[in-house]
Amino acid sequence: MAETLKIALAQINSHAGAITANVARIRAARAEAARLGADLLVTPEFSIGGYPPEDLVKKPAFVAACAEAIAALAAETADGGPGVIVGGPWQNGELLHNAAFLLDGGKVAARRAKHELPNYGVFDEKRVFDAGPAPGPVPFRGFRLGMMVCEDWWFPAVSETLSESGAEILLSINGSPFEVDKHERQRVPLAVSRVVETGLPFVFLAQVCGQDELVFEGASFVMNPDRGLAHLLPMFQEEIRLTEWHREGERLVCAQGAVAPTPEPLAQIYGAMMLGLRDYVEKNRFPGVVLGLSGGIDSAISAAVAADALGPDRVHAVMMPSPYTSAESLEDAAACAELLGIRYDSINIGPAMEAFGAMLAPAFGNRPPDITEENLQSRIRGVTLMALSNKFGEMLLTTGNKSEMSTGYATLYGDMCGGYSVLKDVYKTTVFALCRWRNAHVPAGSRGPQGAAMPERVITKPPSAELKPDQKDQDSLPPYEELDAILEGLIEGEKSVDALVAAGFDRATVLRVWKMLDRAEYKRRQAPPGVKITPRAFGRDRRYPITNGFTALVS
Ligand SMILES: Nc1ncnc2c1ncn2[C@@H]1O[C@H](COP(=O)(O)OP(=O)(O)OC[C@H]2O[C@@H]([n+]3cccc(C(=O)O)c3)[C@H](O)[C@@H]2O)[C@@H](O)[C@H]1O
Ligand SMILES: Nc1ncnc2c1ncn2[C@@H]1O[C@H](COP(=O)(O)OP(=O)(O)OP(=O)(O)O)[C@@H](O)[C@H]1O
Ligand SMILES: NC(=O)CC[C@H](N)C(=O)O
Repeated sequence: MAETLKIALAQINSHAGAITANVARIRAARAEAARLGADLLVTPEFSIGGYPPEDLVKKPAFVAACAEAIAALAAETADGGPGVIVGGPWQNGELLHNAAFLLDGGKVAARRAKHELPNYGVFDEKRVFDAGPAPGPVPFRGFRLGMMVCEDWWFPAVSETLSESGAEILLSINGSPFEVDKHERQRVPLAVSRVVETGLPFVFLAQVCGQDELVFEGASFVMNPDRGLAHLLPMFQEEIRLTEWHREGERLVCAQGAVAPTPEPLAQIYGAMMLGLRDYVEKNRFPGVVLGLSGGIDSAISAAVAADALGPDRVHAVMMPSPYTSAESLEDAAACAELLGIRYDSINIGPAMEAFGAMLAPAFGNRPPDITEENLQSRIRGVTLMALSNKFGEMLLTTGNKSEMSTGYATLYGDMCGGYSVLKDVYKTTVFALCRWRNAHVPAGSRGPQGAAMPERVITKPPSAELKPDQKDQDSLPPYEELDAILEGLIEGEKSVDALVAAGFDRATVLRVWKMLDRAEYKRRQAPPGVKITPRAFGRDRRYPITNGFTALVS
């Protein structure tokens, strides 16, 4: 009976649809695993096709290309080097599974289909995959491996079946999207449950990448049968980690390895925004990003994330003053660009405002100026930024935060123009905290400035859209502390008006916020994608009808 086993954990970046690049990454990881003396390399869920593949798996050509890639990698294991666990589609007659494949000795030695298909929140796996039976263990070089695919370990059934049928280790390959504190809040307590229920050690192997709205932060770990954490890999970084296992009596135990520190919540959010933006820009082959830099806090932190994620030379900031732009805003935008070391241009929108005024005057007749003229300024900026994006190929980074996306406090086809957002799931109160955090810390993996990112005044002055004289956000919205707490209750908590009033909020304010939230659904459907940070992001995580008769008054 074999006594020791070396398993290399490949916490790697995958790219949905890019099978050739994914296979190359797995091949390089296997070479590294061989160098480390590993018997087995484990790669994340759907590592061949990139997770989540969504409707790509409805394309027979994609499924066939994944199968070919798996067969080619399997053939390479004839070299006697490490076996490999990969994830990909398994066309099993009429059924299509999301599966784990063990490749060893030149062939596919075993396959196990995902049993629990997640179909809530951002997941729609029942739409594209068929569930497999609860799996039994897989023999590998004298050991019995309990291969599981992500959701399989979120419920007791699969690990119970595996332990009852003789598995010695629960080996889970994952595509588990980031939410703040998910590691501490959800994954560790769940792992403790599985380990206590089965008495088996547990391996959580995660991918680390951005894929459209989702970020996968890594933080792979190994938990021993005594519930001790033997390994914890860092967040937001690729790593190939060797884990060394030996038998202690009947049990397999992992030797103690490195446990990476868990970043504080603000550092996690910032890291997720960086990884989400970097992978979106790079995998979609943009040379960089362009954004409007107003001297305000949202565009300042968006520019900082972009400079940290991409490097300052790939970020282009444009100040677009109007007659309402204050001297403070001009100074703050310039100072911000200077601190970040990014390209900074100024384009005056005054002439376009005059031209639109003159063009529309005959149609508008004697109607007094109102929000129409305010929105025109925002739209002129949007058109200007899109022109720069078209001319130079830079993607427009849009800057709206979750408080604005919730209340519709943004102009459609104006400041909502853009390809991607880093603040879409970040409430304004968190934006303030992130700015203070960024000015005091340099994020891990930053390609940006090694000091502060914005002048202090950007954080301390009252937010204003500067679309008319002396305008302040708080003239039209409740104070952000109150607004965000109500929004969190309505969105993340799905609370009723009565529950929020019982929690101490003013009824009229709650009703007003509910109304704004409902009314802005049409805007959110047209908004660019952005990084998921909270347990309930806008987009597929929260699907409300636009035409919706369930109003605050009938709650
Ligand atoms: N259900 C629905 N389905 C489809 N379309 C719908 C609709 N309801 C209204 N609409 C249309 O939407 C239009 C109104 O939307 P829109 O044109 O965007 O304009 P609107 O929402 O009326 O105004 C923009 C708001 O954003 C604020 N803002 C603007 C710019 C920057 C900032 C900031 O500081 O971040 C804030 C501004 O102060 C104002 O409160 C209407 O013309 C209407 O036709
Ligand atoms: N004068 C300006 N120059 C350049 N861009 C601008 C200007 N005003 C607004 N924008 C762009 O439009 C976005 C929305 O801006 P606005 O100032 O209206 O509200 P905001 O949500 O408080 O944003 P910020 O805090 O960045 O000012 C800004 O983040 C910025 O990208
Ligand atoms: N890919 C999956 O099966 C992920 C589902 C799981 N509950 C998670 O969020 O981590």
